[in-house]
Amino acid sequence: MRSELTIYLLEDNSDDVYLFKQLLENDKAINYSTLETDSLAGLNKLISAIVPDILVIDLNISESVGLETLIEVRKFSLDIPIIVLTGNDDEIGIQAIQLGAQDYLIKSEINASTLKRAIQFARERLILYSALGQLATRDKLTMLHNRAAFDEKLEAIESDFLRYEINYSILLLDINNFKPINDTYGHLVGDKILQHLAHRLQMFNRANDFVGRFGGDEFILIVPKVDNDEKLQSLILNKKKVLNGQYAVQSISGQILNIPISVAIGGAIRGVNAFSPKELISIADLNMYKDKEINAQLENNNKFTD
Ligand SMILES: Nc1nc2c(ncn2[C@@H]2O[C@H](COP(=O)(O)OP(=O)(O)OP(=O)(O)O)[C@@H](O)[C@H]2O)c(=O)[nH]1
Repeated sequence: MRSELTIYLLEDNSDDVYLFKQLLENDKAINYSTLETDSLAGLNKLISAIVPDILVIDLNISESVGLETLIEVRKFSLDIPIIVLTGNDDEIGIQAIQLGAQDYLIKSEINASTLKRAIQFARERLILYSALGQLATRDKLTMLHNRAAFDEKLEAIESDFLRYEINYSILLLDINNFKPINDTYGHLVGDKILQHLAHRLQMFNRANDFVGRFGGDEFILIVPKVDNDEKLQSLILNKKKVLNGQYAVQSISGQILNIPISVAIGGAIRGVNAFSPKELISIADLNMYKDKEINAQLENNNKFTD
């Protein structure tokens, strides 16, 4: 027997509604039942009657444009997974996830398989996040592994190193100038930045890497098999590429803020430049602070050249 899945679609373009429904027709495993509406009030009314399994919303409808649409929808649909449809822009999609959507799809790239996969992924993601919140080894704010989980993982990977000589590295990351963000926008905005950064770390992470929150605005990664400095430096550069940039956050008054974030990262390799787990952490920490100094210096120079 096919399972049932109810989708509410917020879309004011009738051609797109038609296409959307076509893509979900005649699935062997799931019977998708889609109800469409072209307004926020209409969507609110549908949800008040029956809560759907998933919401798919076009960010640009006649009464509301861009991320504002998502923010309005989130006001009356907190526990429902949301997929947003965007024009041609990954950046808006990523910002939508930061503002609480579970996934996004670029309209021109939608086909039956990407759509069905996004629906499944968005549902699983919401369930997983609720479940993770219950675990003692998770940091409650970011859902990353916490310090206790880090200690356990380090012990395990160290014992592999001693037995099989498999090198591993750790990276320590710290947000540059995080305190002024808390001071300027408030702690809640600071919390959201920490959550978004954690999310980016998770998204661009290899399956075997360990990602944890070390405390405050510090994060830690354990990366197996990175065994020379060249690999380590290239890893650090890649992490900076995905972590540095604008973070979209909703302020307490509901305004969307775009806050520039950069991180300092320090790494160390067990067996190459660190000869115990303790030394590994302290060298990574030292390198992180060196990186912070370089960042501060660069910022200073930029101020003078601006
Ligand atoms: N919002 C929020 N803030 C936190 C949390 N944990 C720690 N902080 C704040 O994070 C800030 C960390 O600041 P520091 O690491 O001292 O300094 P910084 O401003 O990042 O400056 P540099 O590290 O030198 O770049 C402090 O203001 C803490 O209050 C948290 O869970 N939520």
